[in-house]
Amino acid sequence: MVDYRVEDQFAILEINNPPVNALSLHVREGLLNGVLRASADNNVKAIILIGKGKTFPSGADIKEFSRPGKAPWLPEVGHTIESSNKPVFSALHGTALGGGLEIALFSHYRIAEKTAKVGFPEVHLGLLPGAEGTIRLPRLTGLVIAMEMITSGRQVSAKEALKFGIVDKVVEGNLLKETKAFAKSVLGQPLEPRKLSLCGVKDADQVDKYYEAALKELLKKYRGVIAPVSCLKSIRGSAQLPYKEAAELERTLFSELMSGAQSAALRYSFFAERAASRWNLPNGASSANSKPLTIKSAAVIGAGTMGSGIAICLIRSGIPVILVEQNEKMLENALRNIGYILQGSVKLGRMTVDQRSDCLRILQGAASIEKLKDVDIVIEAVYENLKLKQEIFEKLDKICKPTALLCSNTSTLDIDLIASVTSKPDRVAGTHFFAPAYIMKLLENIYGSKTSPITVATIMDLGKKIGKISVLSKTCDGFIANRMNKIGTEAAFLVEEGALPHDIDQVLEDFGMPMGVFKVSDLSGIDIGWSIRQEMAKKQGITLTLETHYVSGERYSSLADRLYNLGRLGLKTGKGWYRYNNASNSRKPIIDPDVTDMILNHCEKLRIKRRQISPQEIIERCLYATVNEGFKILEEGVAEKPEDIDIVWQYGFSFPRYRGGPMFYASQVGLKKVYERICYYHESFPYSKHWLPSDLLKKLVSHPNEVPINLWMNYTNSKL
Ligand SMILES: CC(C)(COP(=O)(O)OP(=O)(O)OC[C@H]1O[C@@H](n2cnc3c(N)ncnc32)[C@H](O)[C@@H]1OP(=O)(O)O)[C@@H](O)C(=O)NCCC(=O)NCCSC(=O)CC(=O)CCCCCCCCCCCCC(=O)O
Ligand SMILES: NC(=O)C1=CN([C@@H]2O[C@H](COP(=O)(O)OP(=O)(O)OC[C@H]3O[C@@H](n4cnc5c(N)ncnc54)[C@H](O)[C@@H]3O)[C@@H](O)[C@H]2O)C=CC1
Repeated sequence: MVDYRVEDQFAILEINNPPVNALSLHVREGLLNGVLRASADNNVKAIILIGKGKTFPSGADIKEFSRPGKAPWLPEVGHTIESSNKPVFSALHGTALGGGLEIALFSHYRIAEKTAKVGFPEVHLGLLPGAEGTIRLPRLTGLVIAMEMITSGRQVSAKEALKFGIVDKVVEGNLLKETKAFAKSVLGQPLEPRKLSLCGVKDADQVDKYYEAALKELLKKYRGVIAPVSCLKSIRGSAQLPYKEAAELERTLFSELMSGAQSAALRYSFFAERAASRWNLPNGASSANSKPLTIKSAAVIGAGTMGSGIAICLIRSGIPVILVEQNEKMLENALRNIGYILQGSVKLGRMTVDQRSDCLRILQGAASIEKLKDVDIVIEAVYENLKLKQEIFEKLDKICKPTALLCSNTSTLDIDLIASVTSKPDRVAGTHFFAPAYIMKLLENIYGSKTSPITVATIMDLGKKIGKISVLSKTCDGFIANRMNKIGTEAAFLVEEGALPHDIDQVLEDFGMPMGVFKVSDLSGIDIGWSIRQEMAKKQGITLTLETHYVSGERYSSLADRLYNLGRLGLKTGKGWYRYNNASNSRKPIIDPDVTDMILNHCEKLRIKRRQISPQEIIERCLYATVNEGFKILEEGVAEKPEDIDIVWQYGFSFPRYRGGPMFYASQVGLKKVYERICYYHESFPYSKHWLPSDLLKKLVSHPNEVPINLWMNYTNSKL
C-alpha cells in the first residue's frame, strides 16, 4: 500500500490505496516502515511522500473508525516523519484532507500541485483533526485562519494554502520532478526550524479574544452541533498549552467526539449519501449497468412556485429551458420573477452578473406546449391534479420526439397512472423537487412499473449534474418523502389533544429541525395541503367538512381546513398557524391568540378533552409514526435501503444530519424500544393506520438474524 523506491538519492514513498489513498492500517504501517528505512539508508538524502492516482491521502480511513483500531496510529507515524534525520517533503495533489494534511504538516516541507486542495473536513464527520492538526495548523497560519478552516471544514486551493503559509511552493507540471527540484534547493538547511512541534503559535497572546468571537459565531451557526466547539477548544489549547499537553487535550476531545452519537450519525451520513446514489431496480438493472442519456435541452410546464424553481436549477447548470405557462401574462410574470430570484443570488454573491445573464439567455418562454418537439426532457409542474396532468402527458406524447423523457414533479400522484396515457411509459418518470427548488438539494426520482433503466439512469444523472442529491423511489402514493412524513398529521392530532402549535414547533426545533412543522406549513401555504386533502376526498367520493373527524375509518383533523376557510393561508396572507407583520415585511412568526381560540373552539365542538402533552410524547408521536412508515416503505421496496430514506429526510426536510435521519435515529434509540412505543400508540390510537406496526420492524426486533443486514449497522454502534 506504500511503494518504496529510491531515485536520485530520494526515497519515494508512494501511497497506493485507491480510491482516495485513505490512511488505513497498512498505509500507516507502510509509511512508518518506509520513513524508518529511508532514515537508516545512507544512499538516501531526502524522503518524498506522494500519492498514486488521483490524490494525496484524503484522510484517515473512515470505515476503520467503527471498528477497534490498531497501532501504529497516525500521530505515531507523524512523529516518526518529523523526527527523521532526513528532510521529508510531502508532494500534494488532488485533495490532501484530514489525516492526509496532518501527515503533510508533520513533514518538513510541503509542495502543492496547482490544482490541489487542502483542508480539514473532520468537523463534517463530527470530529476534529485528531492527529495534531489542531495544534500544528495554527503554528503555520495563525489562529484566525486555523479556527476558520478547522471549524468550517472548508477546502482551500493551493494558491490560498500558499498565502496562508500551509504550503511552501505551488508547482505546475510533473509533481514529483518539481518536488525533487525544490528539495535540491533546500537540502542541507537545518531541519529544526521546520519542525512544527518546536514552533510556537505567533498570535497566541490573542487567543481568548479570537476564541470568544469564533464561539459566538459557531453557537449561532451550528445550533446543537458539538464538534465545531470541540475544534475551537483544541485550537485554544494549541495556543495556551505546551505542545505535548495541547496534543493530549486534542486526543481527549477527539476521543469524546469519536465515541459520541453525533459523530456516529455523521459518519453514517457520509456513506449513506454515497450509497443513495447507487440504485437497483427489481428487474436487475442498476446504476452499475445502466447508462444515462445526455440531456442537452429541457422544457418545464407550469411556471408556478415549483416550475420556476426547477427552470432555475436547469439554466444555472447550462441546460437551455423552454418554460411553458397557460398564457402570455402568466409567462411574463414568471420570467420576471425568475429574473428577481437570480438577482437575489447575485446580491448574495452566489453568482456573478454575467452568470445571471448567461442563465437568462438560455431561458425561453412559451404559452403553448407545441414548441416542445425537440427537447430531450420535459418536467411538468402544473397543479396537483391527475386529470390535468394526464391531459398534458397525452399531448406531450404526440408532440415530443420519441426519445424525450416525460417527467412529472408531482408530489403524490401515481407515476403509472400518468404514464398510462402515453404510448411510451418506459420514458415516463417522476422528478420530485422540493421547495424552494433552486435551494433544496434533494431530487426524489420516481420510477413506475414500466419506467426503463435508461430513463432512471438519466434522471439520476441529471440530478447530479444540476447539483442535487438524487434518491430513487418506487411509485406509490406520496413516494418516500411525503408518504412517510407523518409529522404534520401527528402534530395536528397533538394540537387537538392539548399541545399548541408553538409548543410542538419548539420541541422539533430543539430536536434539531431548522423549523417547526407549523412554521413550515405557513411558509409553503396552508392551501397546498388543503388541495391535496380535497383531491384525496374526491378520489374517495367524500366531502370534507369542518366537523370531519374520521375519513374512511381513519382519524382526521380539520384544524388546517379551518385555517383555510378563514383565509389564513400562511405567510403569503400574513396569517396562518402564526401571525406575521406584513407591514414590516417580516417573516417572523408571532404566536396568535386567535389561533389558540380557534383550536379550543374546535376541541369543544368535537368534545375532545385536552391534556398536558410532554416534549417526549411530541418527539415520539411525530418521529416514531414516521419511522414505522419508513419500515413499511422498505418492506414494500418503495425505498431500496434505509440510507435512501435518511438522505431524503436530510436533504428534503432538513432533518439534522447529526442525527443521521429518522431510520438511523431509530436505530440509535434502539429498534426494540421504538417498536414497543409504536405498539403502545397503536393501542392508544387504533384509528390511525400509521401506528399499525410494520411487519419488517417486528421481524427485525424479534428475529434479527432472519432479516438481511441493514447497511447502517455496518458503520455504527447502533443497537436493536
Ligand atoms: C476525498 C473526496 C473529496 C473525493 O470525492 P469524490 O471524488 O467525489 O469521491 P467520493 O465518491 O466522495 O469517494 C470515493 C469513494 O471513496 C470513499 N472514501 C472517501 N474518503 C474516504 C475516507 N476518508 N475513508 C474511507 N473511504 C473514503 C467514499 O466512501 C467512496 O466510496 P463509496 O462509499 O464506496 O462510494 C471525498 O470522498 C471526501 O470528502 N472524503 C472524505 C474526506 C474526509 O472526511 N477526510 C477526513 C477523514 S477523518 C480524518 O482524517 C481523521 C483525522 O485526522 C484524525 C485521525 C486521528 C487518529 C488519532 C487516533 C489516536 C487514537 C489512539 C487511540 C488509542 C486507542 C487504544 O489505545 O486502543
Ligand atoms: N409547492 C410545493 O411545495 C411543492 C409542489 N410540488 C408539486 O409541483 C406541482 C406544482 O406545484 P406548485 O408549483 O406549488 O403549484 P403552483 O400553483 O404554484 O403552480 C402551478 C402552475 O402551473 C400552471 N399551469 C396550470 N395548468 C397549466 C397548463 N395547462 N399549461 C401550463 N401551465 C399550467 C399554473 O398557471 C401555475 O402557474 C404540483 O404537482 C405539486 O404537487 C412538488 C413539490 C413541492
